[in-house]
Amino acid sequence: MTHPTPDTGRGHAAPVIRLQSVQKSFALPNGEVFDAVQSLSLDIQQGDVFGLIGKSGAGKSTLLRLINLLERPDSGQVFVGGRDLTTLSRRELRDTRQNIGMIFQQFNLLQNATVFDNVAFPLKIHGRHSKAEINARVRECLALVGLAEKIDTYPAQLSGGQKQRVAIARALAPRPQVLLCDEPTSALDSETTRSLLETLREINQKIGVTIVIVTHELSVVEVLCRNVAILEKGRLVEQFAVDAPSVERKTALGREIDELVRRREREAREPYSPRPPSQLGAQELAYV
Ligand SMILES: Nc1ncnc2c1ncn2[C@@H]1O[C@H](COP(=O)(O)OP(=O)(O)OP(=O)(O)O)[C@@H](O)[C@H]1O
Repeated sequence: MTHPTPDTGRGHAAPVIRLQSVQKSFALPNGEVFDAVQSLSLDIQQGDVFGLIGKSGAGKSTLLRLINLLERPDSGQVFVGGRDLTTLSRRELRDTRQNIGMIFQQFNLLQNATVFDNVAFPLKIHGRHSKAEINARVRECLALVGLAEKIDTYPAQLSGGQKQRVAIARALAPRPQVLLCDEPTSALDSETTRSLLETLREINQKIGVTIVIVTHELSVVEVLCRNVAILEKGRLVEQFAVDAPSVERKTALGREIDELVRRREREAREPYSPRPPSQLGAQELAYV
């Protein structure tokens, strides 16, 4: 059962994710306290593809992990699907996490289990589904990520991109409203990254799952995200719609994203025209 998210006047539609003044600090080995996320509030709407970017150590992964309470905030509230996760019992939280899938940079698959068993895992541990239901759902999810034919293979037999697709299928199996992605393409080459981003975009369009993605690659934001938030030292310093370049960006990262968007728009407008041979360099001329 879901509960209405309290309206704090920040948006019209009830967001699927609402972070309210969340704070997270870590005790360092030298006895100091490090504020990884500082009094941060953020709404993410149902169906959005939302990027979290910032320099290394800015708090992106910590913020993502606050959304499913892999990190518990020291203060503040975390609403997902209208429920305040910080008030739930351990058992309620386990059930609610079915609504929040997650994928990681290193895929985190069960190495000794087949692709079928990896994807079936979250359905089996909750014990609410019949064998036939699990069978059908696993096949459905593998088809969604284009891996139907790999159902009986083991992770070791798959490429990095295929492993990440299995991880996506596993995350989607319980039909979550939200998919959290922590640097999902960092271990992949650029060609595989492109194809995986295309799959994530299709999944978002087909089933409407809200995607929140942490990345250090601005091109990932430009290609995939509708909205982006920029973090600095645990604070949200800027948030905007990716397809609306503006002269008013506060951060260098914001301006770089705008530049990528403008370049893409220019390239889409201008038909491809090869440079005449007189403008080619010596190396290029060798191939003419
Ligand atoms: N469990 C922990 N204990 C102590 N410090 C931590 C812990 N988790 C994160 N930190 C520290 O909090 C800060 C923010 O970490 P986080 O991983 O959220 O940053 P990030 O923006 O995702 O960085 P990166 O891009 O390098 O992954 C870092 O300085 C990190 O060392």
